[in-house]
Parts: sequence; C-alpha cells; structure tokens
Amino acid sequence: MNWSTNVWKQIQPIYNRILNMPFIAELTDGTLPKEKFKFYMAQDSHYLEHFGRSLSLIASRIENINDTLTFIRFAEGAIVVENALHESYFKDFNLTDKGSMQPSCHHYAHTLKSTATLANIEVAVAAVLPCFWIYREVGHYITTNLKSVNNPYQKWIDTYGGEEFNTLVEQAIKITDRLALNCTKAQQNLMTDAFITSSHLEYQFWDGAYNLRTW
Ligand SMILES: Cc1ncc(CN)c(N)n1
Repeated sequence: MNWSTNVWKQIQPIYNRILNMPFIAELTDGTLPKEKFKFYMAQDSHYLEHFGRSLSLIASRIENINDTLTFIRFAEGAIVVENALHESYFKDFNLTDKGSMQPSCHHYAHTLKSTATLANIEVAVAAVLPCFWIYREVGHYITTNLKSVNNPYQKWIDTYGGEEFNTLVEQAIKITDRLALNCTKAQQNLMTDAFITSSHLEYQFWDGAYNLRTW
C-alpha cells in the first residue's frame, strides 16, 4: 500500500469529525450564518498568504526541479486563484477589514511555515498535503450532498469540488508518494505525524470559525 492510501485511512476519524461539523453541514445546506462565513473568509485570507509562503519555501528546497515548478504553481494558486475567491466574497459581504490572525489560523499558519523551513523536505510536503486533500474531499462531499439551489456559498463549493482543484491535489499526492518511496520507515512515520497534525488543524480552523474564536 502506498504512503498516501495508508495515511488517508489513518485520518478517517478526523475526516469524519470534519464532515459532521456544523460548519460543513450548514455550508452544504446554505444556512451557515454570514458572520461565521465572513470570519472564516477573513481568517482564510491570512491563512492563504502563509500557506503560499510555505509552498514557496518548499519549492526552493525540494530537490527535483520539476517539483520546484509544481510547488511554485501551487503557491501561485493559493495566493492568486484561491484568494480571488475570497476577494469576491469580501465584495459580496461588504467586508473591508480582515482584522488580525486569530488562534486557529495563527497556529496552523505558523506550524506550516516552521515545518516548511526546518523539517526534512518530505515531512514539509506531507504537512501541506491535507490542505489540498481534505478540501477536495470536503468539496466533493458537499457537491454530492448539496441541499439548496441558491446556496450563497456555491462559489466556494465549486472551487474546491471542481476539476481544476482536483488536478492540483492529484499532483500533490503523487509527489508526496514519490518522496515517501525513497524514505525509511522512520522518515515515513514522521511524514504521517505531520499529515495527521495538519488534519487536526484543518478541523480546528473550521471549529474556530464556527465558534468565532478570538484570543
Ligand atoms: C485552512 C485551509 N486549509 C486549506 C485550504 C485549501 N487550500 C484553505 N483554503 N484553507
């Protein structure tokens, strides 16, 4: 079994907790209160900047030059494409000030940046993978279970449930599995730990937004 299949199995309890979060249920049926989505979008805009920086750090450190190019494109996707979605919601919701980073976002963003800088490269790559993979799965899940035709969060759902994002996710999984193949079992375990930690932080990010958690 390749590394990614194995680690995805390991995070099933966390993934199922995510699917059962009120944030996801209400995003699916379009009833998520606007103030919670606005909080989430503002925090996510901060997150995407730091995520993009983490991807750029990985791009500069990863050995294979084609992987460097792929991670540069991932960084651009986060900073330009994904953030454009946020900008459009800022307009829709008259949000002008995104405020400062709050605990869940701060913890996740800085964990990724320090891992991308200081950890072995395969661990850094494993740490960013849930940011791709969990969002794709949640996007697909919501698309399949969509309950409302006029869902105000449709643009978000279409972005993460769509084909363009899926292509990026496939590339990220493939690179991570290739790196894992050249690792010892001990190194693979560190990759798994990083993947699990980021999966918990994905849960915390949505939970922080739903509860409008501030310092
Ligand atoms: C917190 C979080 N994690 C992941 C994604 C998808 N790149 C995101 N926009 N925000």
